[in-house]
Amino acid sequence: MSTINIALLGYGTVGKGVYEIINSNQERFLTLLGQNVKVVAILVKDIDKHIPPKEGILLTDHFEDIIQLPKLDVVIEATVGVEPSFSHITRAIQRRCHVITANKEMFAHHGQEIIELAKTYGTTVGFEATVAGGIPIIQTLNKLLNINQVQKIEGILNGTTNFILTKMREEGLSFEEALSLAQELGYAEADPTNDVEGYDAFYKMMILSQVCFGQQPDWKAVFRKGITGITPDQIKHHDTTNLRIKHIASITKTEQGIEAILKPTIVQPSHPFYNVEGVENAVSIHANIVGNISLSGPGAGMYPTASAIVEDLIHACRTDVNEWHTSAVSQTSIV
Ligand SMILES: NC(=O)C1=CN([C@@H]2O[C@H](COP(=O)(O)OP(=O)(O)OC[C@H]3O[C@@H](n4cnc5c(N)ncnc54)[C@H](OP(=O)(O)O)[C@@H]3O)[C@@H](O)[C@H]2O)C=CC1
Ligand SMILES: N[C@@H](CC=O)C(=O)O
Repeated sequence: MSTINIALLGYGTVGKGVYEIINSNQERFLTLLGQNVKVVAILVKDIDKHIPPKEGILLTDHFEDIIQLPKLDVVIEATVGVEPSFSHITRAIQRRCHVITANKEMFAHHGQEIIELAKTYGTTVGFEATVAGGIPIIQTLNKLLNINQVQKIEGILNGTTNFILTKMREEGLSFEEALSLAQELGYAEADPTNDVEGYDAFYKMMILSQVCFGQQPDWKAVFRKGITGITPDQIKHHDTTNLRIKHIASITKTEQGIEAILKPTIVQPSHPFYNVEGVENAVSIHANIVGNISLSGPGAGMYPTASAIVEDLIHACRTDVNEWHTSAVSQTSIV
């Protein structure tokens, strides 16, 4: 029986979750794919911090060791920042590997190029984990809404900020205490400024815009406001009148182009995001035929994110390459 050989780039919160899910679901992979699935190599930045999780797995801080492996089928990327991750993904596609990424910053910058390159080399690109953690929003948009045209998409797209706002309101934690808890739980970015100032949600908005509308707005024209200016007194004051502050992203297709806004917003109990609490995210899709669809679920953390990645892995391995790819490309082509 053949084996699907996987390289894992990054062995932090997400990488470890992916390894664990793959390792503990071998029988399920066999049922679903009729093949064994094996992590054969792991790339890290600082090799002294790590030991290989199992004998026989190559642990390295040199990407060349990985890309030169004699048999490599899938590269899963869960590292940080635009480079060297974009170069690694490019090399992996050129080696005709399927690629899957959780790295929204890199994908917001280069997603379209990656998809085009993968088309040339006949491989697939999975990026479900780049937006809203464990919520299957990318597959929903790419695969399940074809006749519909999406007009607007709104969401709580960052788990850390929603977690901080919830903890400040429910438990009276300070901003710093709530952030440090989010870091301990593996929700926050390596540099949490990305979360609290809204850069992380901004990248997710750009990816959603590309998927829904085939283009991104001019980045400089996007209004982005984080949650650092919100005081405990403001949260308390709104709570006394049953109002909550949520960090809401909104992306709308207009006749003038794409309008994107990210800001803290005061919501009433009747608002669909009022009860989206803690690390949960939510996405509301407004489409011309079906109307409104809302999805919610865990927006960050080891297992929800790894779940999205491993679901992409299953798709990459079992779906006919051309069929899967045509769908992704047609939805994401740059106008
Ligand atoms: N945490 C979450 O809930 C989610 C995270 N993501 C995204 O997934 C990615 C990983 O996140 P997370 O696991 O939390 O981050 P961590 O900081 O926990 O882990 C990052 C891993 O990447 C490795 N790494 C960083 N830079 C390099 C490099 N230049 N070369 C090789 N390896 C490198 C690190 O190596 P070393 O250990 O040696 O330092 C580490 O193993 C990020 O892009 C993040 O935005 C997406 C959805 C949710
Ligand atoms: N830091 C991010 C992780 C998931 O994308 C978040 O908190 O949402």
